[in-house]
Amino acid sequence: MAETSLDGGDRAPVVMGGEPGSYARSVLTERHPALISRVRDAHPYTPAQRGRLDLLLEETASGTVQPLRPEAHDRGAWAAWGMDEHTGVPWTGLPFLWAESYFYRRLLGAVGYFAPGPWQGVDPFEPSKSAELHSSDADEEMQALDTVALLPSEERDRALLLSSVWGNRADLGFALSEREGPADPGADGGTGGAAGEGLVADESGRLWELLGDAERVCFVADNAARELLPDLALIDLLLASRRVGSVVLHIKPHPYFVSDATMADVLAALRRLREAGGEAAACGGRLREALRGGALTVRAHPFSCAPLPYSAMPEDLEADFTGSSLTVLKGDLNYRRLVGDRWWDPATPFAEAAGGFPSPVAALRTVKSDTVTGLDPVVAAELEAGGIGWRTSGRCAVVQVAG
Ligand SMILES: O=P(O)(O)OC[C@H]1O[C@](O)(CO)[C@@H](O)[C@@H]1O
Repeated sequence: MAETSLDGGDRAPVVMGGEPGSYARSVLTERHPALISRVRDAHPYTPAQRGRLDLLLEETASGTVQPLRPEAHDRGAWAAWGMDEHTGVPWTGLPFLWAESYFYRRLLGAVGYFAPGPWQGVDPFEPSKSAELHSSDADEEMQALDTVALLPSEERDRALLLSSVWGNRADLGFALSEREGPADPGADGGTGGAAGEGLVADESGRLWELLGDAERVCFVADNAARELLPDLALIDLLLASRRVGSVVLHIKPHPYFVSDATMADVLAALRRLREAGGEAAACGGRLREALRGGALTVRAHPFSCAPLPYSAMPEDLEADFTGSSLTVLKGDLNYRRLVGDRWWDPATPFAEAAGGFPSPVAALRTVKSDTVTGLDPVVAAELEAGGIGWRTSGRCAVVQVAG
């Protein structure tokens, strides 16, 4: 394993993109080309757009990293995030987190997402997000809210928490992988199950304690559609039960990692909830009112799409988290950015790895990459005994809290 450091720490080696046989390498060399082909067909792109996608395919397959064009609106930001030092390096020679993140920036550039003109702001991933949002699975999940609403409050709270956690399996980039897809968490909501699956760290007791009387919670969303629906249901629970005074929902300023939620996705999910009838519609209505009244605000900070760990966040974002009683980070990528995308010993205490985050922080994540911390040493040893596939199967999940 090559060792470089993004955040200056030397506690565990950074996950690099090129290690032969690694998950990271398969993402860069198999998933990204598959994604470019999928995007090529997503919209009736012009020959010029398709040509740029072909060039990107060539560059990622056999070329070296090219810089953004001089006129790119975010060239300065990317220069500050390491673009110049990574230019000219083969894609597989970079830290995995950086390479993945830059790939999505370049993909958007290729389809003209940022350039003035008719394609500006057209999400290349919208067709797949929309299909998922309008799937029968999404219908069933929204109908299930009717049953959940009738449960005793403790059971209801746990059901909504777990559905937000396992909602993180609904990741369209992950679905492109040739590796085994995520498991059905099953009737127990994924709290148990065979070795190598289920909730492998559960600090939800501490999470509910912190949420007991929270003035303000930052909720850093991950994917749209089937992940965002249960996330919104959980946020609604926190606000409607008056456990939490206000929620700041952090989303992405532009499409990212295939299915990450943007403002358009939040609005689409709210519409979907409100049109679903029953408890889902009630939830959608309450959230709409919370947005209108200010109890729920949305923030799309540029650093949410940065290729760096949260330890490098700018002051204004840090101030936002600092003022909150708790920050909830959803998903795999946020987890990697929280603890640093490193080959941690999975028994490293979560609070140690996440140390320095400006507020108490909770991670709700299904495990889809090699970065893992905070497991009981016995659980970690059992999982590792079966090889490292459990880290990327999406069959394990964690609820971890620091602070
Ligand atoms: O949507 P999530 O949970 O952040 O997952 C994104 C993850 O998908 C991957 O691209 C592949 O699993 C990871 O590299 C990344 O952490």
